Amino acid sequence: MSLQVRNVSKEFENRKAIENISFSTERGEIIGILGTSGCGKSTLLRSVSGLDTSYSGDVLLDGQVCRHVDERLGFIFQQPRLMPWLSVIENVSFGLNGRKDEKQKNAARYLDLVGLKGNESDYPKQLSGGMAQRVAIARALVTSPEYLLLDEPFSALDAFTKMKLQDLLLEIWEAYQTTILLVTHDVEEALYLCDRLIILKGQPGTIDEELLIDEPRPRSRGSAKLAAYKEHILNRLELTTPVN
Ligand SMILES: Nc1ncnc2c1ncn2[C@@H]1O[C@H](COP(=O)(O)OP(=O)(O)OP(=O)(O)O)[C@@H](O)[C@H]1O
Repeated sequence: MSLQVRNVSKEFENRKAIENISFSTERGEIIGILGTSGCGKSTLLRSVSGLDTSYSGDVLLDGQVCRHVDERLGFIFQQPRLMPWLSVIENVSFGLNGRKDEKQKNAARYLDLVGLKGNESDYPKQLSGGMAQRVAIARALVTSPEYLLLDEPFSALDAFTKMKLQDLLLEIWEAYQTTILLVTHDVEEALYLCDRLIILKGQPGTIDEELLIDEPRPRSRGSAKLAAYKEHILNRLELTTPVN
């Protein structure tokens, strides 16, 4: 699915949060929205996703203006947002239609994919943060979305879990050729995962640069080329220490 964002601006109580944002994404790409805190990354993602419709400008999906939450989109947020009264498998199958046994079979397939086979009947309170986020990933994938929108999906996790789930995301992307739009403030994460970065800056946030990450996959986290990109981005954002 292709996505086009045309001159999107949004204000809260007469204060602009983002201004004149335009970019497009092609099918199968992983695009990162990167920027420092408060530059409007989440605001932009909420507008693109249709979760928020009170913005000016247009969002087009496959060439059609879209101002609602399209069923071809899947979401993963910073917090897993699981329903505590439902088991893991019920959380994943919750939004599906059809017969219960078929829904559960489908959900079980995705739980297996994210490494949670055997945890189907657990409840959210029994899970670690990383496991809960895996459930959220399975829940996002179970509807076979063409386009995944991710808002800092790994930022609440420890470094090891984060790296494992980043690799899981790449495996999923390879297997399903899903298009992915990832909001992050983590420069290294953006460089490891994305084909292209939209760098936001300022308040209101505007696009400072679009950067193609010309590094073949599989990427090495310690590659000299990614380090050079990181240096460039930090200078661009006028930061000498990593963004946080
Ligand atoms: N519901 C709201 N009401 C009023 N102002 C808001 C609201 N949501 C966001 N803002 C403002 O819009 C601007 C952009 O916020 P946003 O959360 O999109 O930034 P962000 O880049 O995602 O930040 P972070 O990385 O810290 O999550 C900020 O100045 C913020 O205070």
